[in-house]
Amino acid sequence: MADAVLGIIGGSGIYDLPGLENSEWISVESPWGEPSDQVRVGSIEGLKIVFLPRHGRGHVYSPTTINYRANIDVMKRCGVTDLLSVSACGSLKEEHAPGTFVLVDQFIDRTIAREKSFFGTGCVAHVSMATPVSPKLVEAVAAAAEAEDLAYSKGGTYLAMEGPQFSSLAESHLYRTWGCDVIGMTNMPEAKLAREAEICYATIAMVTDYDSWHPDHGEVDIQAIIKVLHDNAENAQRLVARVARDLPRQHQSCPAGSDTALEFAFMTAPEKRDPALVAKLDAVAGRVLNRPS
Ligand SMILES: CSC[C@H]1O[C@H](OP(=O)(O)O)[C@H](O)[C@@H]1O
Ligand SMILES: Nc1ncnc2[nH]cnc12
Repeated sequence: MADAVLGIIGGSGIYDLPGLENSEWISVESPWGEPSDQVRVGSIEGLKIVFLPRHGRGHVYSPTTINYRANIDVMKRCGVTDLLSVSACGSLKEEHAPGTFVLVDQFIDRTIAREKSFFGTGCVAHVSMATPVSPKLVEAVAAAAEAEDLAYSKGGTYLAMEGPQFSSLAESHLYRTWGCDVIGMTNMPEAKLAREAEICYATIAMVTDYDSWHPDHGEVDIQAIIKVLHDNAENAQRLVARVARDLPRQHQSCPAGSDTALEFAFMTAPEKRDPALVAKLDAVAGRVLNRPS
């Protein structure tokens, strides 16, 4: 097994990761275009860490304009084996109060205006998303939350909406009837692309508000969200640092098949593959596409 490398994609309110040893911001080029920012590369007790602010420093990119493919490609180029998303979200259930970390295990993708796959004409591939998060990574986060005495909830469904506007009351009620736990705007297609890139993925969904459905809470208010984010940023950073300290230094093979997702995924016959697309896939799919036959 290879050395583990922990990637962290910081969401709203998380634009840097203090506490890394020997760290520096570096630029990593991607054939998929501009990533959200440079990455901060460093280590925690010998574990390599690669941090990327999802919206860029200064919150430049909206959920729709983030180049998710470039971000995941850059993580892969940096050797990331395990990727943690730290994301602000609204709560769709009474029990997920603001300040709680929900370790989701399912997603419903309602986004409509994003590039969702590395593959396409000239190199078609299909991966399973039945189990979209890596169970071992979720366990590692849950253990870290226990150790740090942080309020968390294990399991749950994240509804990914396009945004940037928040949901209408009718939408918020609808997603509750679907059994969703939290709502956000960014974890899809990120989780799909991580799976295509054979990277283990898990989400720490930081609840910031009750979306619009709760009779005792008003409409979603960005100022209130920013305050909750601000109050919880230190907890999120403590949680991530604990995961890093305790994560096994050898990457553990994924029971959900994240690290072998492409093994039998390709449909396009080798002689029909588009060489330009195959070249762009060097990092994401080189393990399978460029294997000597
Ligand atoms: C600041 S509220 C809306 C914004 O926050 C979440 O982003 P992220 O997942 O990157 O923390 C949500 O999805 C919206 O993009
Ligand atoms: N209520 C909400 N809906 C969508 N994204 C969010 N991010 C934080 N709160 C949210």
